[in-house]
Amino acid sequence: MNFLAYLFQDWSANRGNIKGRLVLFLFRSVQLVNRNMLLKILFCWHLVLYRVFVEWHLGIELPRKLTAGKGLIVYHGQALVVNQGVVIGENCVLRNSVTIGHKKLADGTFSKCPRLGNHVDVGANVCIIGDVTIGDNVIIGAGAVVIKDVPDNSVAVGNPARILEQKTEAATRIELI
Ligand SMILES: CC(C)(COP(=O)(O)OP(=O)(O)OC[C@H]1O[C@@H](n2cnc3c(N)ncnc32)[C@H](O)[C@@H]1OP(=O)(O)O)[C@@H](O)C(=O)NCCC(=O)NCCS
Ligand SMILES: CC(=O)OC[C@H](N)C(=O)O
Repeated sequence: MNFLAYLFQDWSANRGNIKGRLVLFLFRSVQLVNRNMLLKILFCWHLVLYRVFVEWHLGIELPRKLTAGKGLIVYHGQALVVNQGVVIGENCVLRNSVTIGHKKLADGTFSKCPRLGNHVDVGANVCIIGDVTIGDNVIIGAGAVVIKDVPDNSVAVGNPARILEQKTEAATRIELI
């Protein structure tokens, strides 16, 4: 992927969503800077500006070390917190007041972080916590607290999240559009 394609890999997915486009352009730019020590030194001011503007001012914590596939959509861009150890697949949606991260274990260490597959649509006010795997083509309903794995092609809702239904891959993808 060339330089420009890397920076704009989420652009078309966020059509009509100017805030999402801006945030994701900035996120990809700090990911790019993070790849190389020389870039980090030259663009340390940019990393600081990203922290101050996107994380502190907008309240969107998408760390530069986060692994996130192309076509990421951020709707509404408020109170979004994602741990840098999280892995997000391609064409996923994150909404307002979503938290994705690890949990503290009884021995004081931290669990692994969640892994989201491709085409995962995360509703508003969702928490996904701990060493969990979310499959491909999944919808997580608004307000869900996900602490266990969610299989491919399914809809999960509630606290703790339960599998509402499993669908065909095609049916889940149509709902995501
Ligand atoms: C999960 C979701 C996709 C399901 O939509 P749906 O397929 O139309 O589901 P229905 O409304 O037919 O409800 C089916 C069942 O799931 C339950 N349910 C639906 N959404 C739920 C939710 N978010 N939390 C808990 N239960 C939920 C319903 O109570 C119903 O239960 P029942 O069968 O026991 O009566 C949708 O409700 C949702 O939460 N989408 C998130 C969208 C979002 O975050 N929007 C905010 C924009 S900022
Ligand atoms: C709050 C709301 O309805 O937002 C709509 C938006 N398209 C979304 O799915 O997030």
